[in-house]
Amino acid sequence: MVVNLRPESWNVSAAGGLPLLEVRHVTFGYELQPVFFDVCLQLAAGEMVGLLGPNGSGKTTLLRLLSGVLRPTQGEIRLQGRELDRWRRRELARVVAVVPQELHIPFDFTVEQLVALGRLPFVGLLGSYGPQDRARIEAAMQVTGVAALAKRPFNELSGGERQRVLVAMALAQQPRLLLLDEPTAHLDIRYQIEVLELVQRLNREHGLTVLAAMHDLNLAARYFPRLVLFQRGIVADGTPATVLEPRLLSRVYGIAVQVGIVRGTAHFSVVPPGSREAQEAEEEMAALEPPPRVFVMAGGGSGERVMRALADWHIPFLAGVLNMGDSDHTLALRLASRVLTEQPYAPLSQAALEELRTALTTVETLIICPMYVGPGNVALLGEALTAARQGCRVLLVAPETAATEPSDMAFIPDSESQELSLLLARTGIAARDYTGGEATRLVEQLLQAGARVISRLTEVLALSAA
Ligand SMILES: Nc1ncnc2c1ncn2[C@@H]1O[C@H](COP(=O)(O)OP(=O)(O)OP(=O)(O)O)[C@@H](O)[C@H]1O
Repeated sequence: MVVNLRPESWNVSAAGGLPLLEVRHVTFGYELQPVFFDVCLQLAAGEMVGLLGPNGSGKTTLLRLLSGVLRPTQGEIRLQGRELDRWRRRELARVVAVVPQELHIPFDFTVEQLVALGRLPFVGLLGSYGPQDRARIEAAMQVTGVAALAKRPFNELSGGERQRVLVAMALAQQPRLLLLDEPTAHLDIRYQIEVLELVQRLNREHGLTVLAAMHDLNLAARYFPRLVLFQRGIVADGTPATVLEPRLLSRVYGIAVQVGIVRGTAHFSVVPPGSREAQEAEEEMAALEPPPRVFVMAGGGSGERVMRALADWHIPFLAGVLNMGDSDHTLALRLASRVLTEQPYAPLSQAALEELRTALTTVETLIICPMYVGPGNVALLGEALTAARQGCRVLLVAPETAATEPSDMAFIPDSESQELSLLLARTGIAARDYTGGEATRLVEQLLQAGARVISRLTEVLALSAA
């Protein structure tokens, strides 16, 4: 029998040149817990993409959104150009299949019965399996190497065998897009490789589009030509060589990572903190660029222009304290030398503030972007004030930094208090102060301590580079 698992309606032109899957500005949160904000991603038909990220970074959540189990709070997901919401469940199941990390089966299903369940979108609950359906089920078991286990109860199989049965079940759906959630979790190295070889073969020979959440960086580099690094948002997206950049990984995973080449192939080794190798790795990294003399405080996207400009000008900087999931955090992970991080949507902890205090003693310039200030982050301004009083140059970036000075500069104040009021107005803090006035008072004190209000991005850069 010829094993044909090519999707039934497979036709690249059917999508009219559109990406197979498109995530457009998707924001999502569970009831009380926002997870990510404004995620954009495209998958072309036939791609094989690895989704990387630390525990809790939102990989499973993203996969559940893509499979239609969850719905975005904002934004939209399009499959073959059509919004996911407009797909009927059965119809969707013929195009997208999901392989979960594990599946708890309460009944004694045999392997064959379970794989047949994958065929349900084609036959319906009361429908009967025709010869073509049976052939598909058989083909799915053949290609995953579980045909010999057909009559065995699923619950009695080893982890590796079970994982392959779950892939077979997904393949019986004849999907175009296969979403795998850590397909190699719980597997020993032999089964890890077997499962990934299988997925790679399905991708290469059957044109299956694959998106798989992966924890093992080495395996990800080996099997996936494109990697997406996720940390409550997309931090990096590209080839393994660009995404698996040691300093980027170290920032995202919070641990020293070394990348080496063995016999012409890139390999990755994660080094535990405190070890001699980790220390050497950190020293090597530190030697690669001068220590940053600039610190950026931002949040909610207010730091984007400044951080991008600093990076373009090759001015190394530290950033923080930023909550995971904040778009400025995602960007800082990509661009900053080091990012001081707080848990998602949590107020700043004492530990984070102490880290900030220490970091501020190492820099010469502190740039405060026009961020919203609430009870959760107002302590940043308190630390900025301490730094200013200790001689750190503080730049308060005015909102909507313009190419020219605002016209109100033509007004010449006739007293110190008038000048202070004018400067305070230029910071625009009153409109962003959600602390009942505390933030405004702190900004006023910063101005009294010598902080400058900067309206032009070029001036921020010139002062940072000085
Ligand atoms: N059903 C849920 N209700 C509320 N919060 C949830 C739910 N599922 C996940 N979360 C939270 O959402 C965040 C992202 O979780 P998610 O499982 O998507 O991450 P992940 O990257 O897949 O993690 P891991 O690598 O550990 O599997 C976590 O903080 C998690 O606690």
